[in-house]
Amino acid sequence: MSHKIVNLRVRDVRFPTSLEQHGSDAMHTDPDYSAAYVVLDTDSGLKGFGLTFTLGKGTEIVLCAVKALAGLVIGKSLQEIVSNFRGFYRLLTSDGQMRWLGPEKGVIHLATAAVLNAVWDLWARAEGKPLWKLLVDMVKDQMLKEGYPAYTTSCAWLGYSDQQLKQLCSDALKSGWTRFKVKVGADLEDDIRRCRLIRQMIGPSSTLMIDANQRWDVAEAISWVSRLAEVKPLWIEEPTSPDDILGHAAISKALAPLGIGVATGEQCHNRVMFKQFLQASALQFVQIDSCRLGSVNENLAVLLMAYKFQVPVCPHAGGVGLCELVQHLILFDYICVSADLRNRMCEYVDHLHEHFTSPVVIQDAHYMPPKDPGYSCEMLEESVNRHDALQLSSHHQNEFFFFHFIFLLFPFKYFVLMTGLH
Ligand SMILES: C[C@H](O)[C@@H](O)[C@@H](O)[C@H](O)C(=O)O
Ligand SMILES: [Mg+2]
Repeated sequence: MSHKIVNLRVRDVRFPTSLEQHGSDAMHTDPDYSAAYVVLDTDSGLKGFGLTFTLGKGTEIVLCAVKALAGLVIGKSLQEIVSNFRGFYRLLTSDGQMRWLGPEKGVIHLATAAVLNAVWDLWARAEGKPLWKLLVDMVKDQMLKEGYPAYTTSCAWLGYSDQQLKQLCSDALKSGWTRFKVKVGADLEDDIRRCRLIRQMIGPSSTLMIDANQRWDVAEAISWVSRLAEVKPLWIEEPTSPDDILGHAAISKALAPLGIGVATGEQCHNRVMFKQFLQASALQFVQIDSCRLGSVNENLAVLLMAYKFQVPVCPHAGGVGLCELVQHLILFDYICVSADLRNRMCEYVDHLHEHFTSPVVIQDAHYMPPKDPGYSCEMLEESVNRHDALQLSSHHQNEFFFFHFIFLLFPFKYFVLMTGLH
C-alpha cells in the first residue's frame, strides 16, 4: 500500500509547567513545556504523529513554519518519500524561499523536525515496527540486498607480468569491480609503469590503492609515494615497519597534502598498538585482520576504537580464509557501529575459497552476507587431507631415507655430497 499523505494537521500544545517552576533554569525562567504537534493523514487511514519541543509562546511561530512546509508533504506517498528519503529531506530543508530562515537551524528546522518525525512515525507504523527496529532492520536489509563493498587485490600482485595485469584487470572490470589494489615497492620505475597502466584501464573514477608491504624507511616511503601521487592512490598500505608508529605518523603528515592516506594493520599485533596508531594520527585506514588479533574479541575492541577516532575500517583479507572470516566482522561494524560506507571496503582476493564449506559470495564487487551458521571457518575435509603438511612431510621423509640408502651403497660419494666439499 502506498499510503498517500492527504492532510497535515498541526496543533499548539502547551503545558503550564512554569506555574510551578518545573524546567526553570538560568536563562529560561518561565518555561511552559510545549509541542508543535503534527498529525499526517493518509488515504489508507494510517496516521503518522510527530512533534517538536518548544517553550510556550514560540510554538505559534513554529506552527506557522510547519504550515509553510505542509505543501511539500501533502500529496506525496510514503513509498515515494522513503524510496528517496535523502531527496525528501533536502526538499524540506532547501526550499528556495524558506531556506533563508535557517538554513537548517532555528524555527524552520524545528518545524522540519516535527514534520519528518511524523513521516518516520508513519513509516514505522506502516512496517508494524518500533522505529529502532525499523532502523536496525533497514541496514540489515540493505546488506542482505546489496552486500558490503569489496576491493580486489587479485589483479596486481607484484610478480605478475604487465600482460597478466592487463588481462586480470579487464576481466575484473567486466565483473563490476571498481576498486583495485596494486603491489608496489620493489622498483620505482616498474611501479610507475604498472600503476599508470592500471589507472588508465580503470579510469579516473575508480579507486586505486597501493601496498608496499613494509618495504621502505620513512623518508623513502614519502619520496616514493610522492612519485606515485599522479595515479591518485587512496592509500599507501604498510609503507614501512608495522611497528613504527611515529614513522607512520610522519608519512601520514607528509602525504596528506597529496590526498593520500596511510593504511596499515595486517601486521599490527594487538589492540594497544592500534590504540597508539589512532592516537598518533598515524593511519587513516584501519586494516583489521581476523587472524592476527586475538579473534573476534580483540577485533571488536579495535572496531570501537576506530569509530571513536572516526577512522574508516577496511579489513585485510585474502590469504587463506581471511575473506571468509572478516566479512562477519565488517558486517557487524556497519550494522552496529559505523553505519557508514564512505571510504570503506573490505579486501577480496580470488584464491582458495573452494576449500571452504561456506565460501564467500561476491556479487557485483560486494560481499553478500553469509547465511550459514558459524564463522565460515570450516574447510572441506578433502582439502585438509590433501594439504596436510604433516602427512606430506612423512611422505617426504620416506623419500629422504630412500635417497640416503642409495648413497650408502656409494660411501665416498655420499661423504662428499653431505659435507659439501665437492
Ligand atoms: C603475502 C601476502 O599475500 C600479502 O602480500 C598480502 O597479505 C597483502 O599485503 C594484502 O594486503 O593482501
Ligand atoms: Mg597488504
